[in-house]
Order: sequence, then C-alpha cells, then structure tokens
Amino acid sequence: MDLHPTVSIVGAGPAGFALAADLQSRGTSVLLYSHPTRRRHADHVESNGHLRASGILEGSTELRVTSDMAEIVAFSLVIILTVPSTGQETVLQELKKFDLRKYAIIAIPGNLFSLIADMEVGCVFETNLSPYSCRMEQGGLTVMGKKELIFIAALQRDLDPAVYETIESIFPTELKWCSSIIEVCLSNVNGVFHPLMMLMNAGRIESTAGDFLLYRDGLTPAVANAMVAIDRVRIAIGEAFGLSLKSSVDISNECYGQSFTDFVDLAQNSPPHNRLMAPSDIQNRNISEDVPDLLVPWCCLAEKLEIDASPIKAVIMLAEMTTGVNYMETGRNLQRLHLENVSREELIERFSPVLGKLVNSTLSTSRL
Ligand SMILES: NC(=O)C1=CN([C@@H]2O[C@H](COP(=O)(O)OP(=O)(O)OC[C@H]3O[C@@H](n4cnc5c(N)ncnc54)[C@H](O)[C@@H]3O)[C@@H](O)[C@H]2O)C=CC1
Ligand SMILES: O=C(CO)COP(=O)(O)O
Repeated sequence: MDLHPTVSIVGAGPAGFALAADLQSRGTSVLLYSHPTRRRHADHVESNGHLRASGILEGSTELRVTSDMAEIVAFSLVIILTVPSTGQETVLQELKKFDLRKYAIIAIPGNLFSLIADMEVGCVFETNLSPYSCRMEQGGLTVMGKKELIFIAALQRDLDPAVYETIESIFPTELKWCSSIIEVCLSNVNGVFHPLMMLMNAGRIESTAGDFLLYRDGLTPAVANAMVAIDRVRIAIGEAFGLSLKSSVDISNECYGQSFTDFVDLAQNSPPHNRLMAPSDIQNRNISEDVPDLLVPWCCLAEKLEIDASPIKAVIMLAEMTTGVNYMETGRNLQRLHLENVSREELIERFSPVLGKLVNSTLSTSRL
C-alpha cells in the first residue's frame, strides 16, 4: 500500500511543527492535530496564517491544523505522535474511537508508549528523541539543530521488511533500527540530561525565571558527575538485556554527528544545545515528562533486574520532594507498563536481542 505522500502529526508544539514543516518541504502533505485544550501554538500559527521558521529550517510554511481526530484518521494511514509522553494517554483516548488496524503509529519519543497503548494498531514504532532541537514563541519556530539519525524500534518483531522501508521513506532523518522498544527507551538521553540539570539548578531557575542557558551555564562539572552516575545505571540495565549501550554523550554524538568528549564539552560547545534557554519554572517537561516516563521505568526495570538503582531513585525522590508529585505512582511503573507479573527471566527473554521471541501483546501485526 502506498502511504505517500501524507502524514498525520498529533502534537502541535515545537517538535510537531518542525517535523511538519520539514516533511512538507520534502513534498509530503501534512495535517497537524492539536488537542482542543492545548492550542496555544496552533492558535498563533493559525492567526499568523502560516508558520515562520528560522535557524536550521528557514522560511514560511502554510500548515493545516485540526482539533478533530476524525480528520487526522481520514487524512493518512501514518500517524506520528509528537506530544510529550505525558500527553500520549490523552490522545490515545481520542484515537481509540477509531479502527486503526491498518495504521502505523510512530511515537516521537516513545518512552514505552507501546506498552501502555491498550488498543489494536497495525504497527507501533517508538523513537528515542525528536529529530529537532527547537523552541516556539508567538507562532515562530526556531530550530537549533537537526539530528542526522534517531533510534527507532517496533513493538512487533515479525514485520514485513517493506514496512521498515516505508517508515524509512517517511522520516526526514536516517533511522537506526534497535532490537526492542526497551533499547530505544534506554537511548532517550533526555532522562540523563534533563532532570538533573533542572533539579541542580532549581534555585537559579526560580530566581531568574529561567534567564540563563540551561546546558551551557547549567551543566557544569558537578552536574556532569551526577549524570555519569545515572548513566552507569542506564548502561547496566542495557547489559542485563544483552545490550551494549553507548554513553549518553556518545548517543547524542551519534544522533547529531558530533564528537564531544564529555557532558561539559557537549553543553559548552554543541550548537543544538548551548543556545537553549532554561525553562521559566520547574513544572516543565524536563521534569514532568522525563522523571515519570523515563526515570521511573528505568528505576523499576533496574530493580526487577536486581541492579542497584539508587542513583536514579535519588533523583526521582528529589523531584518528588521538589514538586510534591508522587512520580513513582503516577509514572510508567511496572504496573502501568503491564510488566508487574513478568519474572526477571521472562522480561529479559521478551526484550533481549538474541533470545527475544515475538511479543505477546494486544497489538496485531497486520501489514501496512
Ligand atoms: N523541542 C525539542 O527540542 C525536543 C523535544 N523532544 C521531545 O519531543 C516531544 C515534543 O516536544 P515539544 O514539541 O517541545 O513539546 P511540548 O511540551 O511543547 O508539547 C508539544 C505539544 O503537545 C501537546 N500536548 C502537550 N501536553 C499534552 C497533553 N497532556 N494532552 C494533549 N496534548 C498535549 C500540545 O499541543 C503541545 O503544544 C517531547 O516528548 C519532547 O521531550 C525531544 C528532543 C528535543
Ligand atoms: O536536542 C536535544 C535533545 O534531543 C536537546 O533538546 P531539549 O533539551 O529541548 O530536549
């Protein structure tokens, strides 16, 4: 089935608009969805009559935005989610009203979306990161960087090779196919960078309303030391699954085609990172997404695998004490991921690259 040249994008924020503009410039026709209660950026773009982009992507693009999911489903068999993972459940409630057995859903980023998406979908893919480093203000998009490649995996393991080719032809970046969604989730380096940069700079964020460069000024050697401790646990979880994960710096290097030696080098010198301002308060996706939907599943997986998760647990606890939110309860814990009754051995077998079998899930494996 020829899926080109249409793609539906669910999530009308910086990452969704950047993807939409990039795809449209490459000849793919795009329809964007904004949840009716989350239309801030969509309303600005609509009232301007077009999207203005600057930085790596330049120019003015006319884009159609809807808040009607029926239009999105009618528009394309490929639906790309660009909401933060904290918004995935909300858009799933809308998507569940439709028969999506012939559709491909790609969650950017996934953060184990496949394990919470309790519905039948043709195929589900997850990426580790968004292809762009970008921000939006008043309908204007600034794109600081575009990755050369992003990591991706499908929940299903028996997809026809043509499906992978179709997904590759849609994406504006190279794709690195990973062995499982667990490998992809462990490759979302935002879980290593974001919560610690926010928590270790909380005073500065609140006293300046974020008037400093989050990476360049906020990722100093002491912050980097704490990140290295989180990274060790992340890599140990990967080892238990038989994966040789790279360090977060090297994953970022691989995505952006860079060669920074450590966290501080990257924060100081990487153009997609070193111009990003800090958020104006602590209640930002750097905490509200990356603690519950990355650190919590990493911590729970580590504990299930009998790995010392105390560095990750410490960051989760600090985030909980700082915000008053019980992220271990609200986040993607084993219960929410439907993994609480899975033994250590079954978990490894299900997601290991060598031993893995076809995943027994509620999702069907029909072709695109
Ligand atoms: N912007 C960037 O430079 C990067 C973004 N990412 C990831 O890409 C994803 C999207 O990023 P952004 O567009 O910057 O995120 P964002 O936080 O600006 O949200 C994007 C849009 O999603 C929708 N949304 C948010 N919460 C929702 C909810 N609860 N229910 C329904 N809709 C909701 C809104 O329309 C919002 O404008 C995030 O997961 C982020 O971590 C990853 C790397 C870089
Ligand atoms: O490029 C980046 C991560 O992929 C940096 O962007 P954020 O810090 O906005 O997520």
